Amino acid sequence: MAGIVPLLNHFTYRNNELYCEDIPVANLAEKYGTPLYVYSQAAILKQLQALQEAFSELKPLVCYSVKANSNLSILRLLAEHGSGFDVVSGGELKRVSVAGGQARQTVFAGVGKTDEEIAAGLTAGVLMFNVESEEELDAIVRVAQSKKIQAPVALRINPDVDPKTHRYISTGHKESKFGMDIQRSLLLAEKFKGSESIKMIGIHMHIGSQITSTTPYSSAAAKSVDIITRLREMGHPIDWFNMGGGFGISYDGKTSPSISEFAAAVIPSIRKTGCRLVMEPGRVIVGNAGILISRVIYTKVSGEKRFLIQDAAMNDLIRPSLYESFHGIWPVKVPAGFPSPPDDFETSRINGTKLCDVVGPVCESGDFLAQDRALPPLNRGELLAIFSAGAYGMTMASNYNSRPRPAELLVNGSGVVVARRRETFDDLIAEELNPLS
Ligand SMILES: Cc1ncc(COP(=O)(O)O)c(C=O)c1O
Ligand SMILES: N[C@@H](CCCC[NH3+])C(=O)O
Repeated sequence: MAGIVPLLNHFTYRNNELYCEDIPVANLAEKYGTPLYVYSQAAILKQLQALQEAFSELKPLVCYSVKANSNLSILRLLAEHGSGFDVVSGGELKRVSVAGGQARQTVFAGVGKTDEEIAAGLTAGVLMFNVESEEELDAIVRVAQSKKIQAPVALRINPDVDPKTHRYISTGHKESKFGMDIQRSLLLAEKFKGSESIKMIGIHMHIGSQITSTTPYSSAAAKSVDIITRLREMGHPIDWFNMGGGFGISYDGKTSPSISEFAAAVIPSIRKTGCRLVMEPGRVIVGNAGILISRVIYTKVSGEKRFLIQDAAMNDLIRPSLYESFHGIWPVKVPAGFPSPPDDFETSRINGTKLCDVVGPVCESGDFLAQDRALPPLNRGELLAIFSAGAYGMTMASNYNSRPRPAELLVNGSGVVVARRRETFDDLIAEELNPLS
């Protein structure tokens, strides 16, 4: 079915040395230290544009999912290029506002919105709240009444399709903490049909993340047609179909549907409804637009195992520890006699590589970025690139083991913006006042 998503899009090896756009990554590591997140502006914009074009028939509003990477420089870049936003907290709403994003192009999702967050969304004037339970809708009505503002809402409906992704990131089935099943959603819509405090303008279906098949999307979109008809029959002015996010990307060169294939899966059904489309993509915009750079601290052999102990850890990139997810890894400067990495990172095919666990300094056996990975022999001080780290990397980073979080750079051609400075030890203790009182 699909074409290969270029894994090294805007990250290229030239003379066996890694570049981000036109900048040698090793120079960035020297200047800004490691571990270090590096993002390519061109790669981010290319994906946004591909989404806007592939779905253009449905006048799409791309609401970038802030949780994937919430750096203000990235949000600003996306806002400047016509993106809206999907937020799940008051904190994300604040980020969008500071970055110059438009509230009227922002959707507010999340299973546990507090009254304060609902009030903030209403005051800001968000496009709609994605409502995930009956009690939440009651709360929205209460807050809307107290503020005398009519709240625009979309019910988050679980179409009960199997997205065939990791169980931790699968959401669209009937028994999910997220959203409501079809039956309950229709009952709720019936109950609120005369309400003046809300205006039900859409439906929302987010079925999971890192989805690598178009079938769950076509099934969900097909189910939405009948639901939208029934809601309109009740008198709800449904104008929007929000298909959520979830488009999978290639972490290992294996094919994943292209953006136009995802579009082809939903367009025929949504065309029938006459709705405008909202989507909430995160990973597909930033995932392959970012890498994490680390430096080898020690190499060691223990029993039969080789370890490469480097300075990026689970607190910097938790995906391998949390989901056992795969990230391509290769030296920033490839040692003599070795090639640049193959697209599929099947590095065990390369002569002279040795299997090793790439681990960090954190005191957990689960602190690894890769296990039994074939890499060239490396020495203390050498740099590694961990690929496809632009989504759910820095946003899931923590200070575990009192480790300051990495700096983030945004590269544009041969220009660099420090999108976030490296944290300091003082930052780590800044919130803890009066330790002796
Ligand atoms: C409601 C909602 N929208 C959008 C997203 C973004 O998903 P992805 O990064 O897979 O596109 C998520 C995360 O799964 C989500 O929960
Ligand atoms: N954090 C996850 C995805 C969760 C999506 C958020 N709903 C990941 O890294 O793949």
